[in-house]
Amino acid sequence: MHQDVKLYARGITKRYGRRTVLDNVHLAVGAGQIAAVVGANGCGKSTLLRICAGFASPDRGTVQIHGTLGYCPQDGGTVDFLVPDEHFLLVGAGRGLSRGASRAAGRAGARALDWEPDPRVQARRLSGGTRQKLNLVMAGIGAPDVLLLDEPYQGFDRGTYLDFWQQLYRWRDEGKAIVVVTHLLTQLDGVDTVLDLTPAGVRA
Ligand SMILES: Nc1ncnc2c1ncn2[C@@H]1O[C@H](COP(=O)(O)OP(=O)(O)OP(=O)(O)O)[C@@H](O)[C@H]1O
Repeated sequence: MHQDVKLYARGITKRYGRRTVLDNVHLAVGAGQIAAVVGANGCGKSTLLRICAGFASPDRGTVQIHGTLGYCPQDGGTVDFLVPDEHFLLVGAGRGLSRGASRAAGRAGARALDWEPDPRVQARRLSGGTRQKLNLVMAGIGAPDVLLLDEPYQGFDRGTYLDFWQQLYRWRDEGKAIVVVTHLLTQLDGVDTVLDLTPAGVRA
């Protein structure tokens, strides 16, 4: 793997029962690049990200990650009875950060999305969009080299959605390799690679 390629997924094939969801998929993302994964509902976008993140195994193919990894799932990911700072501390501890550094990283990430977390409010009391902000902030704690973002903007209002793309461009400028699942094709001009997983027979 070339040093600058941070994520290299090669020949990924995944079947559920008799259904082939991913058929020999390749994706290489270098430092300072954004790859968008697009395609119809159910074509395997989340499955590919879960395989890249190590949460699911491919039937065939390999994934190489060069560096550390941050993952923002499509849903879930937060803990109902913990407040935002406690989420930051948990993720930061996993990355070897001190409590202070974890909290500071989380709060800075929240500010980038124009969000001032109320320190007393547990995740279960947050709105869906705010929980997704929390997920996204957690993915970025500890400055991972590779970011896998599975439709992280669901529930974001327009301002936050724009902040989200600005955050992506900042991460790209810092040299991170980013994979973002998206249905919103208007943003595709701003990305470096587009991987369309829609099966060939289904494409218009
Ligand atoms: N654990 C599983 N067991 C069986 N089938 C699964 C499993 N996970 C996903 N699938 C199926 O695999 C297919 C791809 O699912 P996936 O969630 O990856 O699609 P997606 O492209 O992310 O969809 P969406 O755009 O709706 O988020 C779907 O038909 C789904 O039902």
